[in-house]
Amino acid sequence: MIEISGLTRKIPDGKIILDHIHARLTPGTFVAVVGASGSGKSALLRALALREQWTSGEYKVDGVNLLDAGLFAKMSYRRQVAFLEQKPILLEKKTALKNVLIGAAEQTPLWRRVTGMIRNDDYMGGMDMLEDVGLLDKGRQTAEKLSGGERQRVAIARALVHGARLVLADEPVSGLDPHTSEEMMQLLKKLCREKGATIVAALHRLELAEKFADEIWGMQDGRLVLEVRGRRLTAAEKLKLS
Ligand SMILES: Nc1ncnc2c1ncn2[C@@H]1O[C@H](COP(=O)(O)OP(=O)(O)OP(=O)(O)O)[C@@H](O)[C@H]1O
Repeated sequence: MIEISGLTRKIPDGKIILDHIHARLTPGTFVAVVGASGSGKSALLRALALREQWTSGEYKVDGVNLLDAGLFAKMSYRRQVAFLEQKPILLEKKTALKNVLIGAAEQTPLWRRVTGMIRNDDYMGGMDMLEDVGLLDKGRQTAEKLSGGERQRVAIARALVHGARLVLADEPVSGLDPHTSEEMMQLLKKLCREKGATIVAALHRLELAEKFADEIWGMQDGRLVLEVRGRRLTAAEKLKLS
C-alpha cells in the first residue's frame, strides 16, 4: 500500500506546482490522472517516481515514510518503480528481447548492463513477457523497426519483467491512433489484473480514463480535486477539469 500525504512541490521561482496532495494507491489498481494541460499530471507522476524533489509531505510505502529513509531504501524503491515515457527510449540497434532484458537502466543489475549477458531463464522470462504484451513474433526485431505501439509494448514488458510494483505512465497513448490507443489501455488493464502491478497513467483523453481505469484522479492547478471510483464523471466534474 502506498499512501501520500501533503505532497507539495515548490519550484525555485516560488510557484507551487503540487499542492498538498493526499492519495492512496492500492496494489493492483489502475489509476488515470486527468486534468487540463499544465494542471500537474506529469509533475505528480515524477514525484511518485522520486524523480523530483518533494518540498514537503509523506510518502509511505507499506507504512514506512520513504522521505525519511536512507539512500539505499530510496534506491531499492526506485528499482520497483517503472516510468513509461510518452516516447519510450529504446536501444535502437538491439532486438526487442534485449531491450526488455537489459534496457531498463534503473532496474537492471550493473553486471548485466556491463556484460549484456542474458541467462537462459532470463531469456525465457523475457520471451514470456513479450508474449504477454502480444509481441512474441517481434522478439528478434531491432527496436528501430518497431511501430509506436510496439515500442510502448516493449517498454511495458521491460517494466514488468523486472518486477515493477508501480508503473507510472505519462501519456502512454500519445501519438497512437485510436485503435492502438484502446489496445494499449486494454493491455495495461490486463497486466494490472494479472501481475498485480499498480498503474498510474496521465491521460488527456477522458473517455479512455472512464472506460479503462478503476479510479480517476482529477488535477487542477497542482491540486488533486477529484477522486472517482467505479463510475463515469458527471458533467459538472468534467467542467471542473477543463
Ligand atoms: N521543473 C519545472 N520547473 C518549472 N516549472 C515546472 C517544472 N515542472 C513543471 N512545471 C510547471 O508546473 C505546471 C504543471 O506541469 P505538468 O507538466 O505537470 O502539467 P501537465 O498536467 O502534465 O501538462 P500537460 O498535459 O500539458 O503535459 C506547469 O505550469 C509547468 O510549467
